[in-house]
Amino acid sequence: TLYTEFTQLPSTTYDYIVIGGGTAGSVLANRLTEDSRVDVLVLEAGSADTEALNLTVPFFSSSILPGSKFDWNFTTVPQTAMGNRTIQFKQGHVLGGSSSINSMLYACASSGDWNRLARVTGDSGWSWDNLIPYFRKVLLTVQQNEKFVAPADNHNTSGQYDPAVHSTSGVNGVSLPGFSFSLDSLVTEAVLERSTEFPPVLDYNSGYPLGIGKFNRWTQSTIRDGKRSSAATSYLGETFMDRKNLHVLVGATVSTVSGSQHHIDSVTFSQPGINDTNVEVKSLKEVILSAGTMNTPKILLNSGIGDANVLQSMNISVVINLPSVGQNLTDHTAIAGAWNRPNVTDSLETWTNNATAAAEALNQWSTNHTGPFTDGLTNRIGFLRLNESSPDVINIFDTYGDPAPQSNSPHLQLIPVNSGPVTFSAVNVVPISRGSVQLNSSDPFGPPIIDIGYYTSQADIVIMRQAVLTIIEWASAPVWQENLGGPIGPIADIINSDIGNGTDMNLVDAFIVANTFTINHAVGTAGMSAKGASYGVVNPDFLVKGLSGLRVVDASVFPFIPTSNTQAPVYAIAERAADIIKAYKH
Ligand SMILES: Cc1cc2nc3c(=O)[nH]c(=O)nc-3n(C[C@H](O)[C@H](O)[C@H](O)COP(=O)(O)OP(=O)(O)OC[C@H]3O[C@@H](n4cnc5c(N)ncnc54)[C@H](O)[C@@H]3O)c2cc1C
Repeated sequence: TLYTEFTQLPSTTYDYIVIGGGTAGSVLANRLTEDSRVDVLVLEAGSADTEALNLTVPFFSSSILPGSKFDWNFTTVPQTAMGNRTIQFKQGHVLGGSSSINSMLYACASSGDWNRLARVTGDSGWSWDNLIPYFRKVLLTVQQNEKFVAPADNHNTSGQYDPAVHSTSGVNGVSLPGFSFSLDSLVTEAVLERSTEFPPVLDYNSGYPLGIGKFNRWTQSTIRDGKRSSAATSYLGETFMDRKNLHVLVGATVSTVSGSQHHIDSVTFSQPGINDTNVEVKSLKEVILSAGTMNTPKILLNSGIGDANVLQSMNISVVINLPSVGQNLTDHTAIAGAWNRPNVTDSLETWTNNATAAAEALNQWSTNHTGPFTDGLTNRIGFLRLNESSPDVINIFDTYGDPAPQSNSPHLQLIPVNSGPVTFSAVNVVPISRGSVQLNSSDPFGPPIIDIGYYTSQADIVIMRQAVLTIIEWASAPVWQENLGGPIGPIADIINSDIGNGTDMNLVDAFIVANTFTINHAVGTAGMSAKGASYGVVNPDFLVKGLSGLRVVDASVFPFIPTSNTQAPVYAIAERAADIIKAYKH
């Protein structure tokens, strides 16, 4: 049942209280209420406006600009290693959380990512082999995330993905693209022309993602019947919302959790704009914090769970000293170059700059959910290794070891985007830099202080140099020479410079610092570590160290950032968390 005002709630006590109805929180709400004897209250700060066109039409995913009510609208502190630039970081502020506003790419990382998680947490349950079932059907007893469905255009997808690594019986719709743009076949040609550097791979969700697709409509996205499939429209879809034991209150912003003697059982929230009174609700079993990488540590710190010295200096009573809360903030960094494409008639600007064309496409989408508006950001992504013979890269490997978790894990993600008129982005998916989320001492309940820490490690500049070189190498394929005009903007200066003999790396570094952007994948601020470890915030079963009754389940628990887009990994950890919580003897 959905509620908009706390006075409508049937009770002040629930078995479980989930803070944040986002990607992870929605999974937990759904799975825990499968048992009709258990009741769950979800407190979500945003609205339930998940039918808004901006959230439903895949094409509009990139138009949710900062300033939207669906975004928390975070801005980082000036980044000292980036000439004091600030970064606007998005997080969903609506039911479904970031899964309601993200770019929908569905990628479950490499087997190496999960094996590393198992290694650092000492819990073999996190290994790839043990986690596969949470993505897809291998064991009938385990719940899965993915429901692989036909694309919007119903094209024949045989041979374009590996059915053996997908599930058709999960909850969350995933499909191949339902519309092909003329860029797609050029990308295919580039892959074939440059297959040594950019080798084709059948399916990047096999655990072995290295390579790039050679089929025109290839990326796998959380799109079902031409519409976004978010955690809200899937896990909190109508049939689940109708459950008598599921209570979802929107517009409810949680400030703190509390309890006594190291047991947490109370949650305090208010409804800004509706009722500013502080309301307290109680859990009989557990409070589950799923407020995302930026807000989860904020709630923990406000509740006295964090670095005791810092909390005391802010006059917050210490519940437990956990210095890792808010530390280890880790995000992928991206860089891009744009090229002209003479006479292109179907880049995204065809619709974003032409109201008539946009109205027609929207009309087609509204009529039968087909056409150009059924696709998200891109129809192709690639996962690549760094060039291990480059002296720069050898140096990084010598200093840090391989920054990727395993030799089958990527260092870079390549994303050709049909916009700009053509943009080639490359992402560092193995960042070494770390930042932090802290309370703002002058207003602890206001936005946290986010220092995203980009390039605090020089190694990330070096990795990004490789990202820039990869973009340039990719753009040198004959098909691009034949079909693209010149590079546009700052990347043109680099291409026209002397990077070939390594003398102009200062120019590349300046380009990186001035143009790095985020793709909003931050993790790590309530990191998972082995039971008994002297660092970390949660144990491998998501329980906050030293406390009972409180778990954290969201992107904040990843101690290392996955080497892929992060939503599928978040879905998988939430699915496993639900199993762990159900099996726990209270
Ligand atoms: C713009 C954007 C594009 C992205 N693109 C992709 C992509 O293409 N593919 C991909 O795999 N990943 C992508 N990601 C990342 C991915 O979506 C996230 O990593 C993932 O959804 C995070 O899940 P979560 O459960 O940790 O947090 P969220 O899904 O953000 O959920 C947190 C929820 O808690 C609520 N909340 C926060 N504070 C409070 C409070 N005090 N009280 C009550 N409720 C609160 C929030 O409103 C939100 O609903 C993108 C993210 C963004 C923002």
